[in-house]
Amino acid sequence: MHLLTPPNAAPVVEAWTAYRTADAGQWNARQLAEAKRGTTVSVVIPARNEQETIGAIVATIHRQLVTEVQLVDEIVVVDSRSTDATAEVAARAGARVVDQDEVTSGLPRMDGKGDALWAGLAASTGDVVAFVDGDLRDFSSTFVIGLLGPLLTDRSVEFVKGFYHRPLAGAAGVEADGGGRVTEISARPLLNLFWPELAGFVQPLAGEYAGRRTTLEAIPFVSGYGVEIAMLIDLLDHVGPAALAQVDLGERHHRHQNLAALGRMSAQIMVTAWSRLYHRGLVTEPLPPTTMLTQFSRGGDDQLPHLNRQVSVADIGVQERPPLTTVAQTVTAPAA
Ligand SMILES: O=c1ccn([C@@H]2O[C@H](COP(=O)(O)OP(=O)(O)O)[C@@H](O)[C@H]2O)c(=O)[nH]1
Ligand SMILES: O=C(O)[C@@H](COP(=O)(O)O)O[C@H]1O[C@H](CO)[C@@H](O)[C@H](O)[C@H]1O
Repeated sequence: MHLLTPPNAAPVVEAWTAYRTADAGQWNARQLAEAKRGTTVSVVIPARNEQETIGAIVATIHRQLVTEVQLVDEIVVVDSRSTDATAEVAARAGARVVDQDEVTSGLPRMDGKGDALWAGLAASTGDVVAFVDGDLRDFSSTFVIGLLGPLLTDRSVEFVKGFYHRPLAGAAGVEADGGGRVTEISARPLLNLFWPELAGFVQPLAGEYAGRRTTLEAIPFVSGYGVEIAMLIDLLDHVGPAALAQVDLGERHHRHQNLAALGRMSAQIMVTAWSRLYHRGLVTEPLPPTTMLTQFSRGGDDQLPHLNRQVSVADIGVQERPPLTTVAQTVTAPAA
């Protein structure tokens, strides 16, 4: 009988999950401030039009982890072509704000979250870098403490991914575990099928994670929303599963995009997965037949006959920034 799943996949994943899963409550800020012993820490927040939430996130980290306890050395907010007051609100709350396109000036222009994160890594200075999304509601500094715990207490850990329960707040109320839609419908199946060593990650697309700079600067950053799935796959190849860890951060509330937007996000994640399958020699072409995604929505004027729907076509192709170690000398990291 042809085995669909290698016999040893589950036990390996089970062992990794048991060995490299922790809970944020295992550490507190003062304990980690002691443990860091000269290791510097940056928090990098990618933010595109997050004026409603960025202030509380930055102020909480600044008050509790910069002023009250000296655990975090800098908070860098990457203004990702915002058209609202994100930059002003973030600066007023205590962040150093850098402009995504200023940091990458002189390099090919790229788009999306992955490019903002790469710019944030380039513009920050910490030995350890924690990434936090800028659209979080009810933010707690436990998110940062939990991500830093393994990195500041165990030299064998190179990268930590957060995980949490993800309620989905919508017009009909709150669905306790309805969030993480692209994770459950696209990313998790893709990783289980093609990278079963990563099947133990509870939230592979979580926007909260941290790593050692030397490791983060050694991998490429895929632009757009391909950045998280590519990072896990590339780190698996670069440092191996034993150097990867995950921490339970409790529950996460954030702004939810609509299904059409998540369809485009999912397509970017699939194109990114395809590129990593090509790296492994499992597909013969670096790109799928097309990166154009056609979607349909209710209404619209210029409809095709009998369609009674609006047609939209988006290019869901992604690019990637090379490892910072290969370009660091040309990146303009704005003065602090
Ligand atoms: O081009 C972009 C897209 C997103 N983001 C930020 O990346 C984080 C996660 O993005 P988003 O909320 O769109 O993703 P979701 O959480 O809905 O999957 C947020 O802080 C966004 O402001 C960004 O800096 N630049
Ligand atoms: O996990 C997911 O399915 C998506 C969408 O989450 P929701 O269905 O809006 O809770 O959110 C994540 O995916 C993005 C792509 O990797 C990350 O950039 C986001 O930080 C993360 O929230």
